Amino acid sequence: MSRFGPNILITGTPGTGKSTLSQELASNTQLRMVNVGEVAKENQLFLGFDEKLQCPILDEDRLIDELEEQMAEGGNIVDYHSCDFFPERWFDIVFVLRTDNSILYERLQRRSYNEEKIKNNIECEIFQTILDEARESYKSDIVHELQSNTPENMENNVDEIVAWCKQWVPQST
Ligand SMILES: Nc1ncnc2c1ncn2[C@@H]1O[C@H](COP(=O)(O)OP(=O)(O)O)[C@@H](O)[C@H]1O
Repeated sequence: MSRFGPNILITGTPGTGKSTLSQELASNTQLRMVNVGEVAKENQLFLGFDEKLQCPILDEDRLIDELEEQMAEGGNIVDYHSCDFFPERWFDIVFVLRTDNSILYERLQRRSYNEEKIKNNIECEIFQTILDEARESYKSDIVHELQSNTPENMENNVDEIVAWCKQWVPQST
């Protein structure tokens, strides 16, 4: 079966700009946006609530079942703050967004996260947890780190990814 477009994973710490970038990409390409958090909410794909991280616990197996068919068709932009549980075969390319601590701190404060949740997310960014996770989960040549501090960064990231999509050639799976 041939995919009609590439599958792109946009990952990174909350607040680094994943959903903004995904929306921009979706409006500049033929690709569909898959916001994993929203898919999980719509289908109630949760196992409970993580008190420490102050967020719902995703039922990863059911989420994968839910998206499998759509991913096999291709042409998806998946946005999520973690990446190690997706099947490796799903993605043609993986982007990890990175944001400087002070900028990220302000963005998370604007979301009214409590101090504990902000601290956990800032630590996640300092220790480049998601970048390491992506490098461990996917072939190194498809994992790309992108700075996401300024609107100019955002614009460049959109331009680069749109250009990459244009040269993408359908592959048999
Ligand atoms: N590169 C950037 N430059 C300036 N502001 C940004 C950038 N990326 C994201 N933002 C802003 O930061 C906030 C969080 O972005 P969002 O896309 O919701 O992050 P995520 O989906 O990773 O949680 C939004 O208010 C967004 O407008």
